[in-house]
Amino acid sequence: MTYKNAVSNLPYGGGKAVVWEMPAAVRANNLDSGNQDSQDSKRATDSTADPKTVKQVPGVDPSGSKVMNPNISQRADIFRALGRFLERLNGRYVTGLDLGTTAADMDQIRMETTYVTDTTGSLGAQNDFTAEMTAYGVYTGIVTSLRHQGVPSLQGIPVAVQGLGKVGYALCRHLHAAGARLIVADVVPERVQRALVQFSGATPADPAHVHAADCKVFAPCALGGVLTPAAVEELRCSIVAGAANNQLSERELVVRRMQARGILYAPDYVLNAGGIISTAYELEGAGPDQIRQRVAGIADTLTQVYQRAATSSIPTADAADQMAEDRLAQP
Ligand SMILES: NC(=O)c1ccc[n+]([C@@H]2O[C@H](COP(=O)([O-])OP(=O)(O)OC[C@H]3O[C@@H](n4cnc5c(N)ncnc54)[C@H](O)[C@@H]3O)[C@@H](O)[C@H]2O)c1
Repeated sequence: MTYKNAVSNLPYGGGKAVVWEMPAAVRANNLDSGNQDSQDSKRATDSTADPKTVKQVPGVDPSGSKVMNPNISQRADIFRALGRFLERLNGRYVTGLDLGTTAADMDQIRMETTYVTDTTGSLGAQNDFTAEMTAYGVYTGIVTSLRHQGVPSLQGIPVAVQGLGKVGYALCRHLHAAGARLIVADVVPERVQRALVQFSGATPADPAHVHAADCKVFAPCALGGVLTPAAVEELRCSIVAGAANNQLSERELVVRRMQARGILYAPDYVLNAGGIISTAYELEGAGPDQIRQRVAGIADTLTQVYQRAATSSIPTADAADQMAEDRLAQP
């Protein structure tokens, strides 16, 4: 996050919040000790809060009183404890929606602190706006990368998209509208089916081998770590540009091998910064149009990365790191 914010010229450092939940027995014991602070910090050091077992907060019924899920108080407690912790940081850290969380969870945090985004009603929580901005940034980066290789348009260009979740699906919409020929893969068959129906001419691929599809652009939009040394040998694309965080499994080996094979790598944190750019500008009171304009600036950042890589004969991943580090070194 630090490098992503720095390279995107955002006035923030970086961080992620991770929530642990203590086992019930330890929790009961701890509650007996009385002190709220010690309960919260103990909560933060024991066990895990697995989003699959600590159920999503479904909200309350319209009367505002009846809890609809027996786990609601447990989950609400966890996010309120996180809110109390953030309040103690006094604005040094602002949290927001991420993997495994919902706007309802952010609402619980908001009951304890103002240092939270993506609460119900905010721009970031509406219609997957943040993910939409991430997808738009990735799309802009794919266009920039193609131009860098002398390809002026997406018309008829085969693009393989791995992962058809919030970002991957929205990316497909942009690519399809621009005339790209989509190759789509997801571990959830219904998501593939929906894409095949929605995007004429799209073809399905095996999610385990989509990186090896015969395409111009491979867009990883599922999990991190997909670019392993073995996977890089199987790539048939000339551009890797996707939304997934931390795509490189073994950074040095993988970036050098891609460079040697003439594959242009759009560094993940440059390309997928649309979400954080959107959040940062929403915090400053910007509206959707202004935010979209800012996200479009990813094209310029990526162009600078490619120029620097070419001038210094270094991998694009190194060029991006250097740009971020230059920015971090500024007062
Ligand atoms: N949402 C954002 O704004 C945002 C911002 C920056 C980065 N990212 C990154 O982009 C990626 C996608 O985010 P998202 O919000 O769309 O998540 P998501 O959970 O909505 O979608 C992920 C999709 O990937 C699929 N998937 C999982 N494993 C797969 C596999 N092995 N092969 C193919 N498909 C697989 C899932 O079934 C799901 O459809 C993640 O790596 C995330 O960290 C997201």
